[in-house]
Amino acid sequence: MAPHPGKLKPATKAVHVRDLARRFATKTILDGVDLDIEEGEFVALLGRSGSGKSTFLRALAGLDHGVEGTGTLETPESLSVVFQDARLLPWRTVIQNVTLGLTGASGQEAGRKALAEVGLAGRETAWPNQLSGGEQQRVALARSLVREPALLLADEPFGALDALTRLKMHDLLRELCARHRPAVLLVTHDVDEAISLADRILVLDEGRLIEDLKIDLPTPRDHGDPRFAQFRIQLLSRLGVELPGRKAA
Ligand SMILES: Nc1ncnc2c1ncn2[C@@H]1O[C@H](COP(=O)(O)OP(=O)(O)OP(=O)(O)O)[C@@H](O)[C@H]1O
Repeated sequence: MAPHPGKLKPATKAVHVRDLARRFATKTILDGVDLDIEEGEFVALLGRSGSGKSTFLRALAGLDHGVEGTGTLETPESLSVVFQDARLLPWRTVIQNVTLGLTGASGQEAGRKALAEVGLAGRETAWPNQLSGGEQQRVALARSLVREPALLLADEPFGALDALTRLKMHDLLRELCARHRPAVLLVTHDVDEAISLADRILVLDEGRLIEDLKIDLPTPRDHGDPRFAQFRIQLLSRLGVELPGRKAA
């Protein structure tokens, strides 16, 4: 395969991907992926371990230089990435982490506002190691959104958090996205998390998209709604999970 173009072009849609392929050595990880994400659309990406989710996200983020691949990939210039670990700079305060690269009083003000939005007003001068894991992830979200990205890429952002903190973070992410309206690609293992948050859910299997499901449920989502349960069954089946009394697709 020829090396893929490293430069990302501005896009009219938030994401425009055609026939994307990625290989590590002789192994094909992504194989003919086509995807469009509209501005402001919240898309979740599910898939079994090793199916290529993080490889896809890194390709969208432009973080896979040197990896062999082909295809068309267009994203906006303004994109932010959130990982499972908050990746804060330990020798910078919370506000410095959020405003890194922003200048002047307006940058400071935007940073303070973003911290207030994630519920961390008053913690500006704390050091990252003085925060809990959930609080650190809030800082990471504030750092991402203070730049008002057109596209937010999130790779298992709540994967290291306990169940209750995770649910609180879902509420927070939903609120923040409703306010800032970035397009979102959320990589997750958690089917319920995907159904709770996304407008649309994709399933990746051995580097190919095998499901593209619209989630037409009112927000916030009622986990007791029979349609929620129906989406869960459909997605688990696509993930190859055998449910009692049902055969996997
Ligand atoms: N830098 C690399 N060099 C070689 N192989 C890699 C590299 N990065 C990923 N892989 C392989 O590519 C495949 C897909 O990895 P990827 O991390 O994209 O999967 P994933 O769906 O995100 O998995 P998980 O849910 O476990 O995080 C795996 O088989 C992995 O071992």
